[in-house]
Amino acid sequence: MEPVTIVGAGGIGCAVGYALRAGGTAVRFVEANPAKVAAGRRDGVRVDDRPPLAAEFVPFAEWAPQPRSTVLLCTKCYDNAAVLAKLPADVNLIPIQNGFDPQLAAHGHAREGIASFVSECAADRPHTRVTRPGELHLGGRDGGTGATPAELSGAGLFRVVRVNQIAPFKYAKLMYNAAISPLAAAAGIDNGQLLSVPAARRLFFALLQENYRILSAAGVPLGKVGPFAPRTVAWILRRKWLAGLMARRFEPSLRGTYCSMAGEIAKGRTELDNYTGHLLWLADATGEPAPLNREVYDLVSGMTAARAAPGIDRLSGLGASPLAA
Ligand SMILES: NC(=O)C1=CN([C@@H]2O[C@H](COP(=O)(O)OP(=O)(O)OC[C@H]3O[C@@H](n4cnc5c(N)ncnc54)[C@H](OP(=O)(O)O)[C@@H]3O)[C@@H](O)[C@H]2O)C=CC1
Ligand SMILES: CC(C)(CO)C(=O)C(=O)O
Repeated sequence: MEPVTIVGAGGIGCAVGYALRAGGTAVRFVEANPAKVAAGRRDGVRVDDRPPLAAEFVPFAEWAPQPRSTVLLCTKCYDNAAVLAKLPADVNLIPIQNGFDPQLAAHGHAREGIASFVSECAADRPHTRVTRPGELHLGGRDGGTGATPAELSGAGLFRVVRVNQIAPFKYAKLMYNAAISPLAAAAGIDNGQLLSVPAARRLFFALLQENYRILSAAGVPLGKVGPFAPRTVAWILRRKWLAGLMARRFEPSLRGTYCSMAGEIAKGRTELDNYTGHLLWLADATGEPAPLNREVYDLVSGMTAARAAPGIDRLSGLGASPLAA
Protein backbone atom coordinates (compact mmCIF):
# COMPACT_ATOMS: atom_id res chain seq x y z
CA MET A 1 0.00 0.00 0.00
CA GLU A 2 1.36 3.47 -0.93
CA PRO A 3 1.98 5.31 2.36
CA VAL A 4 0.38 8.64 3.20
CA THR A 5 3.13 11.28 2.85
CA ILE A 6 3.46 14.00 5.46
CA VAL A 7 5.62 16.92 4.41
CA GLY A 8 6.99 18.63 7.53
CA ALA A 9 7.57 16.53 10.68
CA GLY A 10 6.74 19.41 13.05
CA GLY A 11 4.05 20.05 15.63
CA ILE A 12 1.14 19.31 13.29
CA GLY A 13 2.86 16.78 11.00
CA CYS A 14 4.06 14.57 13.88
CA ALA A 15 0.67 14.61 15.65
CA VAL A 16 -1.24 13.75 12.47
CA GLY A 17 1.37 11.19 11.36
CA TYR A 18 1.30 9.53 14.76
CA ALA A 19 -2.49 9.34 14.66
CA LEU A 20 -2.35 7.72 11.22
CA ARG A 21 0.32 5.22 12.27
CA ALA A 22 -1.64 4.35 15.42
CA GLY A 23 -4.61 3.62 13.15
CA GLY A 24 -2.54 1.23 11.05
CA THR A 25 -1.83 3.49 8.06
CA ALA A 26 1.67 3.46 6.54
CA VAL A 27 3.28 6.91 6.83
CA ARG A 28 6.21 8.52 5.03
CA PHE A 29 7.55 11.72 6.58
CA VAL A 30 9.38 14.13 4.30
CA GLU A 31 11.55 16.56 6.25
CA ALA A 32 13.97 19.37 5.42
CA ASN A 33 15.84 19.12 8.73
CA PRO A 34 18.46 16.29 8.47
CA ALA A 35 18.60 15.92 12.26
CA LYS A 36 14.86 15.14 12.36
CA VAL A 37 15.26 12.60 9.54
CA ALA A 38 18.12 10.85 11.37
CA ALA A 39 16.25 10.83 14.70
CA GLY A 40 13.04 9.62 13.04
CA ARG A 41 14.83 6.75 11.27
CA ARG A 42 16.43 5.75 14.57
CA ASP A 43 13.60 6.31 17.07
CA GLY A 44 10.36 6.71 15.07
CA VAL A 45 7.75 9.42 15.61
CA ARG A 46 6.64 10.33 19.14
CA VAL A 47 3.84 12.28 20.79
CA ASP A 48 4.02 13.18 24.50
CA ASP A 49 5.00 10.11 26.54
CA ARG A 50 3.35 7.63 24.22
CA PRO A 51 5.43 4.77 22.78
CA PRO A 52 7.33 5.67 19.61
CA LEU A 53 5.92 4.41 16.32
CA ALA A 54 8.10 3.46 13.37
CA ALA A 55 7.65 5.38 10.12
CA GLU A 56 9.62 6.04 6.96
CA PHE A 57 11.65 9.29 6.97
CA VAL A 58 12.89 10.84 3.71
CA PRO A 59 15.00 14.01 3.30
CA PHE A 60 13.13 16.65 1.28
CA ALA A 61 15.99 16.86 -1.24
CA GLU A 62 15.62 13.12 -2.04
CA TRP A 63 11.84 13.04 -2.17
CA ALA A 64 10.18 12.16 -5.48
CA PRO A 65 6.40 12.30 -4.91
CA GLN A 66 4.45 9.43 -6.42
CA PRO A 67 1.62 10.28 -8.85
CA ARG A 68 -1.85 10.01 -7.24
CA SER A 69 -0.40 9.59 -3.75
CA THR A 70 -1.89 11.45 -0.77
CA VAL A 71 0.34 14.27 0.54
CA LEU A 72 -0.47 16.12 3.76
CA LEU A 73 1.27 19.50 3.66
CA CYS A 74 2.27 20.35 7.24
CA THR A 75 5.02 22.93 6.74
CA LYS A 76 4.72 26.64 7.47
CA CYS A 77 3.15 28.49 4.50
CA TYR A 78 6.43 30.24 3.67
CA ASP A 79 7.91 26.84 2.71
CA ASN A 80 5.07 25.99 0.29
CA ALA A 81 6.76 27.13 -2.92
CA ALA A 82 9.57 24.56 -2.67
CA VAL A 83 7.08 21.75 -2.00
CA LEU A 84 4.64 22.78 -4.74
CA ALA A 85 7.50 22.85 -7.26
CA LYS A 86 7.97 19.09 -6.75
CA LEU A 87 4.33 17.96 -6.88
CA PRO A 88 2.88 16.13 -9.88
CA ALA A 89 -0.52 17.61 -10.85
CA ASP A 90 -2.46 14.48 -9.89
CA VAL A 91 -1.28 14.27 -6.28
CA ASN A 92 -4.08 14.27 -3.68
CA LEU A 93 -2.74 17.31 -1.77
CA ILE A 94 -4.27 18.10 1.64
CA PRO A 95 -2.70 21.14 3.34
CA ILE A 96 -3.09 21.43 7.13
CA GLN A 97 -1.91 24.99 7.70
CA ASN A 98 -3.08 28.22 9.26
CA GLY A 99 -3.48 31.17 6.96
CA PHE A 100 -3.96 31.70 3.24
CA ASP A 101 -1.33 31.33 0.51
CA PRO A 102 -2.31 32.50 -3.00
CA GLN A 103 0.24 30.19 -4.66
CA LEU A 104 -1.14 27.17 -2.82
CA ALA A 105 -4.71 28.21 -3.60
CA ALA A 106 -3.82 28.32 -7.31
CA HIS A 107 -2.68 24.70 -7.10
CA GLY A 108 -6.35 23.73 -7.08
CA HIS A 109 -6.34 21.01 -4.42
CA ALA A 110 -9.73 19.64 -3.36
CA ARG A 111 -9.43 19.05 0.39
CA GLU A 112 -7.88 20.87 3.30
CA GLY A 113 -7.52 20.59 7.07
CA ILE A 114 -7.26 23.11 9.89
CA ALA A 115 -5.99 22.24 13.36
CA SER A 116 -7.23 23.85 16.57
CA PHE A 117 -5.10 21.73 18.92
CA VAL A 118 -1.70 23.08 19.92
CA SER A 119 1.35 20.91 19.30
CA GLU A 120 4.96 21.90 19.91
CA CYS A 121 7.70 19.82 18.28
CA ALA A 122 11.23 19.40 19.62
CA ALA A 123 13.84 21.27 17.56
CA ASP A 124 15.72 18.31 16.08
CA ARG A 125 13.51 15.28 16.74
CA PRO A 126 10.10 14.22 15.38
CA HIS A 127 8.74 14.26 18.92
CA THR A 128 5.88 16.61 19.66
CA ARG A 129 3.88 17.58 22.74
CA VAL A 130 0.19 18.32 22.41
CA THR A 131 -0.09 21.17 24.90
CA ARG A 132 -3.74 22.04 24.32
CA PRO A 133 -6.46 19.67 23.13
CA GLY A 134 -8.58 20.56 20.14
CA GLU A 135 -9.88 19.42 16.80
CA LEU A 136 -8.77 18.69 13.29
CA HIS A 137 -11.38 19.91 10.82
CA LEU A 138 -11.14 18.24 7.40
CA GLY A 139 -13.24 19.25 4.45
CA GLY A 140 -13.64 20.31 0.85
CA ARG A 141 -12.48 23.43 -0.91
CA ASP A 142 -14.56 25.18 -3.55
CA GLY A 143 -16.94 22.23 -3.64
CA GLY A 144 -14.06 19.82 -4.26
CA THR A 145 -14.23 16.20 -3.28
CA GLY A 146 -11.46 13.70 -2.66
CA ALA A 147 -10.32 11.18 -0.14
CA THR A 148 -9.02 12.24 3.26
CA PRO A 149 -7.18 9.63 5.33
CA ALA A 150 -9.64 7.56 7.35
CA GLU A 151 -7.75 6.38 10.41
CA LEU A 152 -7.01 9.54 12.35
CA SER A 153 -9.04 9.22 15.54
CA GLY A 154 -7.58 6.04 17.02
CA ALA A 155 -4.80 7.62 19.09
CA GLY A 156 -7.27 10.09 20.63
CA LEU A 157 -4.82 12.96 20.13
CA PHE A 158 -7.46 15.29 18.68
CA ARG A 159 -11.09 15.10 17.62
CA VAL A 160 -11.55 14.71 13.87
CA VAL A 161 -14.44 16.77 12.47
CA ARG A 162 -15.33 16.09 8.85
CA VAL A 163 -17.14 18.97 7.18
CA ASN A 164 -18.37 19.63 3.62
CA GLN A 165 -16.59 22.97 3.29
CA ILE A 166 -13.39 23.89 5.11
CA ALA A 167 -13.56 27.65 4.38
CA PRO A 168 -15.73 28.70 7.39
CA PHE A 169 -13.33 26.97 9.76
CA LYS A 170 -10.22 28.40 8.09
CA TYR A 171 -11.65 31.92 8.27
CA ALA A 172 -12.67 31.53 11.93
CA LYS A 173 -9.17 30.31 12.73
CA LEU A 174 -7.77 33.30 10.80
CA MET A 175 -9.75 35.65 13.06
CA TYR A 176 -7.94 34.14 16.08
CA ASN A 177 -4.48 33.52 14.59
CA ALA A 178 -4.14 37.03 13.15
CA ALA A 179 -4.80 38.35 16.67
CA ILE A 180 -2.78 35.82 18.71
CA SER A 181 0.34 35.10 16.69
CA PRO A 182 1.76 38.53 15.68
CA LEU A 183 1.22 39.92 19.20
CA ALA A 184 2.64 36.88 21.01
CA ALA A 185 5.61 36.65 18.63
CA ALA A 186 6.45 40.39 18.77
CA ALA A 187 6.11 40.53 22.55
CA GLY A 188 7.83 37.19 23.22
CA ILE A 189 4.94 36.00 25.40
CA ASP A 190 2.93 32.80 25.45
CA ASN A 191 -0.76 32.48 24.59
CA GLY A 192 -1.79 32.72 28.26
CA GLN A 193 0.10 35.97 28.80
CA LEU A 194 -1.93 37.50 25.98
CA LEU A 195 -4.80 37.30 28.45
CA SER A 196 -2.96 38.01 31.71
CA VAL A 197 -0.75 40.97 30.70
CA PRO A 198 -3.14 43.98 30.54
CA ALA A 199 -1.38 45.84 27.68
CA ALA A 200 -1.31 42.68 25.55
CA ARG A 201 -4.91 41.76 26.42
CA ARG A 202 -6.22 45.19 25.36
CA LEU A 203 -4.55 44.84 21.93
CA PHE A 204 -5.56 41.19 21.60
CA PHE A 205 -9.24 41.99 22.19
CA ALA A 206 -9.10 45.03 19.89
CA LEU A 207 -7.56 42.92 17.10
CA LEU A 208 -10.15 40.17 17.53
CA GLN A 209 -12.91 42.76 17.12
CA GLU A 210 -11.26 44.34 14.10
CA ASN A 211 -10.70 40.91 12.52
CA TYR A 212 -14.36 40.00 13.05
CA ARG A 213 -15.44 43.25 11.38
CA ILE A 214 -13.13 42.67 8.38
CA LEU A 215 -14.29 39.09 7.89
CA SER A 216 -17.97 40.03 8.30
CA ALA A 217 -17.66 42.93 5.84
CA ALA A 218 -16.02 40.56 3.36
CA GLY A 219 -19.06 38.29 3.68
CA VAL A 220 -16.98 35.17 4.28
CA PRO A 221 -18.63 32.33 6.23
CA LEU A 222 -17.40 31.85 9.81
CA GLY A 223 -17.58 28.43 11.46
CA LYS A 224 -17.22 27.46 15.09
CA VAL A 225 -13.67 26.62 16.16
CA GLY A 226 -13.35 26.24 19.92
CA PRO A 227 -16.09 26.82 22.48
CA PHE A 228 -17.82 29.85 20.90
CA ALA A 229 -18.84 30.94 17.42
CA PRO A 230 -17.00 34.08 16.20
CA ARG A 231 -20.25 36.08 16.43
CA THR A 232 -20.50 35.15 20.15
CA VAL A 233 -16.84 36.05 20.71
CA ALA A 234 -17.49 39.49 19.17
CA TRP A 235 -20.62 39.89 21.34
CA ILE A 236 -18.62 39.01 24.49
CA LEU A 237 -15.81 41.42 23.56
CA ARG A 238 -18.28 44.31 23.28
CA ARG A 239 -19.08 43.75 26.99
CA LYS A 240 -15.81 44.60 28.76
CA TRP A 241 -16.78 43.07 32.12
CA LEU A 242 -17.72 39.76 30.45
CA ALA A 243 -14.58 39.76 28.31
CA GLY A 244 -12.50 40.23 31.49
CA LEU A 245 -14.32 37.35 33.17
CA MET A 246 -13.75 35.08 30.17
CA ALA A 247 -10.06 36.04 30.03
CA ARG A 248 -9.61 34.89 33.62
CA ARG A 249 -11.46 31.65 32.89
CA PHE A 250 -9.47 30.75 29.77
CA GLU A 251 -6.03 31.96 30.84
CA PRO A 252 -5.02 28.84 32.85
CA SER A 253 -5.62 26.49 29.90
CA LEU A 254 -3.50 28.70 27.62
CA ARG A 255 -0.66 29.26 30.07
CA GLY A 256 2.63 27.99 28.63
CA THR A 257 1.07 26.97 25.30
CA TYR A 258 3.13 27.65 22.26
CA CYS A 259 2.29 29.90 19.37
CA SER A 260 3.71 28.59 16.10
CA MET A 261 4.99 32.09 15.18
CA ALA A 262 7.05 32.26 18.39
CA GLY A 263 10.75 32.56 17.67
CA GLU A 264 10.22 33.04 13.94
CA ILE A 265 10.81 36.82 13.86
CA ALA A 266 14.44 36.25 14.86
CA LYS A 267 14.78 33.69 12.03
CA GLY A 268 13.59 36.27 9.49
CA ARG A 269 10.46 34.41 8.27
CA THR A 270 6.90 34.30 9.61
CA GLU A 271 3.41 33.48 8.34
CA LEU A 272 2.42 37.17 8.82
CA ASP A 273 1.53 37.60 5.13
CA ASN A 274 -0.69 34.52 5.31
CA TYR A 275 -2.59 35.84 8.36
CA THR A 276 -2.54 39.64 8.69
CA GLY A 277 -1.60 40.08 5.03
CA HIS A 278 -4.71 38.14 3.96
CA LEU A 279 -6.96 40.13 6.31
CA LEU A 280 -5.56 43.40 4.93
CA TRP A 281 -6.22 42.14 1.42
CA LEU A 282 -9.86 41.43 2.37
CA ALA A 283 -10.14 44.84 4.07
CA ASP A 284 -8.79 46.60 0.97
CA ALA A 285 -11.26 44.72 -1.23
CA THR A 286 -14.25 45.86 0.85
CA GLY A 287 -13.06 49.26 2.08
CA GLU A 288 -13.34 48.13 5.72
CA PRO A 289 -10.89 50.04 7.97
CA ALA A 290 -8.11 47.91 9.43
CA PRO A 291 -5.92 50.40 11.34
CA LEU A 292 -4.68 48.07 14.05
CA ASN A 293 -3.84 45.27 11.62
CA ARG A 294 -1.88 47.79 9.53
CA GLU A 295 0.11 48.82 12.61
CA VAL A 296 0.70 45.18 13.56
CA TYR A 297 1.75 44.30 10.02
CA ASP A 298 4.28 47.14 9.93
CA LEU A 299 5.64 46.27 13.39
CA VAL A 300 6.10 42.54 12.75
CA SER A 301 7.37 42.86 9.19
CA GLY A 302 9.86 45.53 10.33
CA MET A 303 11.01 43.38 13.26
CA THR A 304 11.32 40.35 10.95
CA ALA A 305 13.42 42.24 8.40
CA ALA A 306 15.73 43.36 11.24
CA ARG A 307 15.55 39.94 12.98
CA ALA A 308 14.79 41.98 16.09
CA ALA A 309 14.47 40.42 19.53
CA PRO A 310 10.91 40.25 20.84
CA GLY A 311 9.88 42.06 24.03
CA ILE A 312 6.70 43.26 25.68
CA ASP A 313 7.73 46.89 25.07
CA ARG A 314 7.45 46.21 21.31
CA LEU A 315 3.67 46.49 21.72
CA SER A 316 3.80 49.93 23.31
CA GLY A 317 3.35 51.92 20.07
CA LEU A 318 0.36 49.87 18.88
CA GLY A 319 -3.20 51.19 18.99
CA ALA A 320 -1.97 54.75 18.48
CA SER A 321 -4.07 55.35 15.38
CA PRO A 322 -7.24 57.27 16.29
CA LEU A 323 -9.19 54.66 14.27
CA ALA A 324 -7.79 51.67 16.20
CA ALA A 325 -10.40 50.09 18.47
N1 LIG B 1 1.91 23.84 15.97
C1 LIG B 1 0.66 24.17 16.24
O1 LIG B 1 0.20 24.07 17.39
C2 LIG B 1 -0.24 24.65 15.17
C3 LIG B 1 0.23 24.93 13.90
N2 LIG B 1 -0.65 25.27 12.91
C4 LIG B 1 -0.19 25.54 11.55
O2 LIG B 1 0.30 24.31 11.01
C5 LIG B 1 1.35 24.57 10.06
C6 LIG B 1 2.59 23.81 10.51
O3 LIG B 1 3.02 24.38 11.74
P1 LIG B 1 3.96 23.60 12.79
O4 LIG B 1 3.64 22.16 12.74
O5 LIG B 1 3.87 24.32 14.07
O6 LIG B 1 5.38 23.85 12.10
P2 LIG B 1 6.81 23.30 12.57
O7 LIG B 1 7.75 24.42 12.34
O8 LIG B 1 6.72 22.67 13.91
O9 LIG B 1 7.09 22.13 11.53
C7 LIG B 1 7.35 22.35 10.17
C8 LIG B 1 8.44 21.38 9.75
O10 LIG B 1 8.54 21.40 8.33
C9 LIG B 1 9.92 21.38 8.01
N3 LIG B 1 10.10 21.85 6.63
C10 LIG B 1 10.37 23.09 6.16
N4 LIG B 1 10.45 23.07 4.82
C11 LIG B 1 10.24 21.80 4.43
C12 LIG B 1 10.21 21.15 3.18
N5 LIG B 1 10.40 21.80 2.03
N6 LIG B 1 9.98 19.82 3.15
C13 LIG B 1 9.80 19.13 4.30
N7 LIG B 1 9.83 19.69 5.53
C14 LIG B 1 10.03 21.01 5.58
C15 LIG B 1 10.54 22.28 9.06
O11 LIG B 1 11.94 22.09 9.11
P3 LIG B 1 12.85 23.36 9.51
O12 LIG B 1 12.45 23.70 10.92
O13 LIG B 1 14.24 22.86 9.34
O14 LIG B 1 12.47 24.47 8.55
C16 LIG B 1 9.83 21.76 10.30
O15 LIG B 1 10.47 20.62 10.83
C17 LIG B 1 1.53 26.10 10.04
O16 LIG B 1 0.76 26.64 9.01
C18 LIG B 1 0.96 26.53 11.41
O17 LIG B 1 0.49 27.85 11.41
C19 LIG B 1 -2.01 25.29 13.13
C20 LIG B 1 -2.52 25.03 14.37
C21 LIG B 1 -1.68 24.79 15.50
C1 LIG C 1 -2.17 27.85 18.90
C2 LIG C 1 -2.58 28.87 17.90
C3 LIG C 1 -4.07 29.07 17.94
C4 LIG C 1 -2.04 30.21 18.25
O1 LIG C 1 -0.93 30.17 18.99
C5 LIG C 1 -2.12 28.42 16.57
O2 LIG C 1 -2.88 28.07 15.74
C6 LIG C 1 -0.68 28.40 16.23
O3 LIG C 1 0.16 28.66 17.08
O4 LIG C 1 -0.39 28.10 15.07
